[in-house]
Amino acid sequence: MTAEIPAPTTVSAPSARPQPTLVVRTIAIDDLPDGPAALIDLLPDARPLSWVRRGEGIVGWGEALRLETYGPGRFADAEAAWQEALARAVVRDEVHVPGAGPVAFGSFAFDDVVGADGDARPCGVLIVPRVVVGRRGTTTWLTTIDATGSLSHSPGTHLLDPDGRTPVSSPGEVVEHPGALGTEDWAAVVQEATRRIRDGEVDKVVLARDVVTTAERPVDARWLLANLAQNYPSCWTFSVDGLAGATPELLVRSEKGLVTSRVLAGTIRRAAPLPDDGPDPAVFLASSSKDLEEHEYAVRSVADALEPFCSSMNVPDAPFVLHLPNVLHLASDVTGVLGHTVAEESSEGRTPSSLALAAALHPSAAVCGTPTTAAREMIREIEGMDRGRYAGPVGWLGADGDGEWGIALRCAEISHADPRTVRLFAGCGIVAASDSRAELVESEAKLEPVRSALRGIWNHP
Ligand SMILES: C=C(O[C@H]1C=CC=C(C(=O)O)[C@@H]1O)C(=O)O
Repeated sequence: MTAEIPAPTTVSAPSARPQPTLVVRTIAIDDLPDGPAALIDLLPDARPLSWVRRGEGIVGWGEALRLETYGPGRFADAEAAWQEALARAVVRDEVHVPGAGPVAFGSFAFDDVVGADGDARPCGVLIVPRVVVGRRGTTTWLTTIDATGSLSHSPGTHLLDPDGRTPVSSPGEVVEHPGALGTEDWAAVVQEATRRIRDGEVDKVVLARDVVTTAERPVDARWLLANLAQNYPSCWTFSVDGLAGATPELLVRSEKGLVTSRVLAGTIRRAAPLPDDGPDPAVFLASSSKDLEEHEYAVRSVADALEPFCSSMNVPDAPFVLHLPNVLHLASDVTGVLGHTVAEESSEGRTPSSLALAAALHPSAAVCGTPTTAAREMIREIEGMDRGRYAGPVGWLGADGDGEWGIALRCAEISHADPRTVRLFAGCGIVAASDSRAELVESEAKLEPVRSALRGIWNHP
C-alpha cells in the first residue's frame, strides 16, 4: 500500500473509447478497529479517497477507472459514463449495504465555465477505486475492483495490512499568503454586493475568498483527514482527487427512495464576543433576522429543487442550531420520498440517481444565492476568484444510483503540480443587512478547521 499504483484507465466523457470490464468483489471483514479516524488510518499516501462521518462511511484507494467530464454537461456525462461502466461490470457482493459493491467517488466544480485562459480542464471527476473499505453500524466490508477483466482475483485482507503503508507525514512549517483577493479587497467586494442587494439586484449572494499556504514538505492528505475526522466527527470528512475537507453540509443523500438534505446557512463564530449580559450565542443566532433570512433562502432553494422528484416532502418550519467546534450554524434537515413524478416521467421512468439529484440541487442558495442565475452572475462578476471544486458537490455514487453528496466546504485543494501548495476556501451568505467586517470574521472562523488541521492542532489532545 505505498505510492506505487498502476495507471488508471481515464475516460473523458462523453467518449467513444471503450471502457474496461470491471470485476467487483465485496466481502465482509472482521476486526476493523473503530473510532472517528479508523477508516482513514487504513489509507495509503497516494490519491486517498474518503467519505467518513462518525467513523462510518467508505475509504478507497487506487484507480480502476477515472471518468472526467467537462462543461455544463459534467453531471449527466459522468452519470452516463458510470452507467456504461456498470453495464460491463461483473459483480459479486456478499454484503449488500449502501457503499458495498461498485462505488465511484466524485467531485465537481462549482461553475461550468471554461477557465479564463481558455483551458479545457475537467470540471467533474468520478473515480472508481481499486480497493474500498467500509463501515456501517457493525457491518464492515472490503471491496476490490479489477479493471483488467480478470475473474480470478480475490479480495484479501492483506490489503489492510499496515506494514506496507507509508507513515503519515507532517507538512512541517506552514506559511500563509493572501489568495486571489486580500482581506481588505474582499471586504470591499462584500460591501459592493450589499449595496447591490439593497438596490434590488438579488436577494442573497454567497461570496467566497481563498488563502494559499505553502508547507515545508508536500501535504499528505491523510494528515488533514485524520485531524478533521477527529476534530469534526459530525462533519463528512472527504477526499477526492486532491480536494480534502470536512463539510457540515449534506447536499443530498439518496437511499432506497428516501432523500435527505442538511441545509446550512446563517453562522456565528463559536467564541464570538457578544454584548455584556447578551444572550447565549445559540439563542442569538436562532433569533437573528439577518441569519434567518439567509437560511430561509437556502432551504427554499433545496425544497424547490427536490420537489419535482418527490411524492412527499418534509420541510421544517424553523431551523435548529448545529454546534461545531468553530462555529454554530442554522440548520434544517429536508427529507422527501422519491415518487412517481413529472421529473421521473421525463427521465423515461427511471428513478433519478443521487448524482442526478445533486445536479438538480446545485448550486443551492447556501453557496450561490437567490435568485440563482443572477447570484451566479454576480459571483462571476465580482468575486474575483476561481472557486474550482470548492462549493461543488463531492461524495460517492453506488451501482443502484444511491449515494451521498456533500457540498465541498471547509476544504483544501492540494496542488497537483506542487503538493506543498494548498488553497483554503471560505464563503459567506450576504444579504441586505450584512456587515463586511462581520463577514470577514465569519470567513476566518470557516477557515479554522483546515488551518488547524494543516498545523496539526487537535481539539481533544
Ligand atoms: C459557503 C460556506 O458556508 C455556507 C454554509 C453554511 C453557512 C453559510 C453562511 O452562514 O454563510 C454558508 O452558506 C463556507 O463554509 O465556505
